[in-house]
Amino acid sequence: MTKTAFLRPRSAPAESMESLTGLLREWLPLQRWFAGKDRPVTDLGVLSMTELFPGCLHMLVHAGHGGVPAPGGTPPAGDCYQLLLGVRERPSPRLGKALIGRVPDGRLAGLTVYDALHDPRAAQLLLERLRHPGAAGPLRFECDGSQQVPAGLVPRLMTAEQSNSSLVYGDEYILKVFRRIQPGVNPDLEVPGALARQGCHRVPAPVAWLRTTHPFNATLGVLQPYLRNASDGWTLALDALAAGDDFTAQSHALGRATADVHLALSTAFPIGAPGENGRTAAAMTERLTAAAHAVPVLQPFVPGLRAAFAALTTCDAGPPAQRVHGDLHLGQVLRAGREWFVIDFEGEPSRPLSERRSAHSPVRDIAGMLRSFDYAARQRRPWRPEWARRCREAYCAGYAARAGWDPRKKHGLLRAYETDRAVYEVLYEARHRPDWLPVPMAAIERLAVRGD
Ligand SMILES: Nc1ncnc2c1ncn2[C@@H]1O[C@H](COP(=O)(O)OP(=O)(O)O)[C@@H](O)[C@H]1O
Ligand SMILES: O=P(O)(O)O[C@H]1O[C@H](CO)[C@@H](O[C@H]2O[C@H](CO)[C@@H](O)[C@H](O)[C@H]2O)[C@H](O)[C@H]1O
Repeated sequence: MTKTAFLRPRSAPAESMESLTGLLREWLPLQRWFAGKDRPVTDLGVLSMTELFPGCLHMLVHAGHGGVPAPGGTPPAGDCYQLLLGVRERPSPRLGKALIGRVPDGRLAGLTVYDALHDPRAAQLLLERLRHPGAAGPLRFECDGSQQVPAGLVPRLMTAEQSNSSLVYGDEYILKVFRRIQPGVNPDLEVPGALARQGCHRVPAPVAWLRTTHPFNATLGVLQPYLRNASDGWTLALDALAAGDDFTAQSHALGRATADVHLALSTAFPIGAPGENGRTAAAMTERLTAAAHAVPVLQPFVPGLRAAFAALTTCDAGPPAQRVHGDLHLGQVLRAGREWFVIDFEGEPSRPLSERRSAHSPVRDIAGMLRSFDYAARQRRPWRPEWARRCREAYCAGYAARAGWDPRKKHGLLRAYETDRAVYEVLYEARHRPDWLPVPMAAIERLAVRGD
């Protein structure tokens, strides 16, 4: 692909897009889900543009952070984002906070563009498209056919701080619109679909989805049943802390639920490869080096943290590698009735899709959840390390009761995976929520110095 082909949508002349891309270049970095906040957007190219319905454009844009496309069309450093843009002469004042700006010239001159996911009419039309499988340009609307989604469900955009954007329809379905798009099947479609086929009841199954065939094959959104009256684990844990309540029964049940999901994953995606601690240690060390470069406060702790990874090479291999959740924390589990459900199988958003879809030790998810108890316990002063310790114990005991092996007996593995996770969290917080940086940094200090 040539440079111009890469930067230009199929149907619009490049010059007519310049004023629109100028607006988007300002707007994108202000969005919670924008991943490149630590680097300026040097260029913004339109990869595809499809009129979804009158007044609503579907776009994939490339936000570049310097550099030029390599020969053969490899995009310059940057990311691809999915946008749904409303285009109107005078948008309703209720769309105020969704406004992106008025296009000064070019093909859309004088029109105002806004984030169409905030527009109930656009959200309704989007669901209509998903209800009727078909195509629009490179976009494909597909469904699993097992249930008929009713017409006319009232949409609302979720306001939670998210890596993506989600629309809830009539408290019956939730549509997750992925924002940062990478080539390939998104595990948040692939995994829940495969688990549903295994009869695993812990994960809401995809009902319909949106994908694209241009400029590459990728998943763009997934519709699944909405668990009404559910509370996420993070909210429940903070409520328990605030009330001075114990959270061990819930943590135990959560450990069992995690093991259920791991068992179903190992059946749905048979891999059973032995753990390769040497390669894992090398990958963790590489990530640490990159993170310490990006977030210099990590640097004094690098030797201690490297030791945690080096120790992996002398540990027993641990449980076989398998598909895992990849970003398991208290915000990814929902309690509805007396059951825990697990959502958001995308993995850590900043990692390449190929890595997120490959096999890992299940200890990685366990470590993610253990880190989350620590995060929760640090939300209140004084810090409640005992509360977190009891949750850890209960969670591991619950896991062991179902999985048949006890994470607490894999001390070296657990320490390495917790360290790797804390390093990821430092990077995540530095990029997205600098005020939260002390939370993973406290763990870094502990893991680098004491190793427990
Ligand atoms: N099936 C569901 N039922 C009820 N609420 C859900 C469901 N899926 C997601 N949510 C809610 O939406 C929030 C964001 O979902 P998530 O998949 O974690 O998105 P993101 O990857 O953008 O963070 C969750 O924290 C949860 O509150
Ligand atoms: O957006 P996602 O849910 O996919 O995950 C990302 O954001 C999470 C924060 O919203 C982040 O989780 C970290 O903060 C949580 C508290 O807000 C805590 O429970 C987690 O343990 C901690 O990792 C997650 O790392 C990130 O991938």
